[in-house]
Amino acid sequence: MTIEERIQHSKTSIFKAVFPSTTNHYDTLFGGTAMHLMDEVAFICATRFSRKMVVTVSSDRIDFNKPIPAGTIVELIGKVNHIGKTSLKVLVEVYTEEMYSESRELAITGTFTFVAVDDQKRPVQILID
Ligand SMILES: CCCCCCCCCCCCCCCC(=O)SCCNC(=O)CCNC(=O)[C@H](O)C(C)(C)COP(=O)(O)OP(=O)(O)OC[C@H]1O[C@@H](n2cnc3c(N)ncnc32)[C@H](O)[C@@H]1OP(=O)(O)O
Repeated sequence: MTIEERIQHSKTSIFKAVFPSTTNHYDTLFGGTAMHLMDEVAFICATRFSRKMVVTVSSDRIDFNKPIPAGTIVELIGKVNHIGKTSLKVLVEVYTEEMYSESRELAITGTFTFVAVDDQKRPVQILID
């Protein structure tokens, strides 16, 4: 498989319904919950790309551009956008969708960096030469 094919193949999507248990006092998705879900989809994407143990080493700036109201659906999409020697970056986009219309918009973006590690938790190469 080429690298581009691996990137496409490992693109990962998760849908969630935004129920009251995940919202704040503004009745919108709690930012910490969004970050948790973003780390999770990014982790799954990085694992599916590398098929190695990976740990989160960093998250770049996260932009909360639109509030995500209770009673909507969110889709989180993770896609590898940079491959280093032992690390890779995953761009995560979070879309909010109304349940009873086709309305959909990009609400949050962020990038997460993962490092592939061995059993001793030492960095190892993402791709074998
Ligand atoms: C409510 C219900 C709850 C249910 C519950 C469910 C939970 C569902 C959540 C799922 C979510 C899953 C997410 C799992 C993932 C973790 O949670 S992992 C836990 C958090 N992360 C950690 O503990 C990692 C701790 N850090 C480390 O162990 C070490 O820093 C590492 C990662 C092994 C790296 O070691 P190091 O000595 O820094 O390595 P070094 O050789 O210097 O650098 C290695 C590479 O990392 C890069 N790097 C190092 N530092 C940085 C940095 N700060 N920024 C960017 N790149 C860096 C280097 O540039 C290098 O890249 P390459 O040039 O090789 O590509």
